[in-house]
Amino acid sequence: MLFHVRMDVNIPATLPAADAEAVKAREKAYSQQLQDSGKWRHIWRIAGQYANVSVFDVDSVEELHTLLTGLPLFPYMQIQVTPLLRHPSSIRGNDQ
Ligand SMILES: O=C(O)C[C@H]1C=CC(=O)O1
Repeated sequence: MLFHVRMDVNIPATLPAADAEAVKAREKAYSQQLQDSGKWRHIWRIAGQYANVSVFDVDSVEELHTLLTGLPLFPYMQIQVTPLLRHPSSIRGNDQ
């Protein structure tokens, strides 16, 4: 199951810089591990914003929920999820 996920990050200015750097480092490692596994298929920075658009490939909505709520930056994010399915006009065989 494919999901388009938009993540907007807002780390409060009151969080000490060292703590912010530590949570970002944990986030990067978590994200790269999920990308390696194939669960986090794409990630793109939205130009000019501390936000990304991503595509997740998971077995269930429950799995997506578990992965997203496990993000180290989850407490500082707004997340929008959109389910995706193959477009009937797509010429790409691997769009599923
Ligand atoms: O930078 C972001 O967009 C937030 C988050 C998502 C992956 C990651 O490493 O950080």
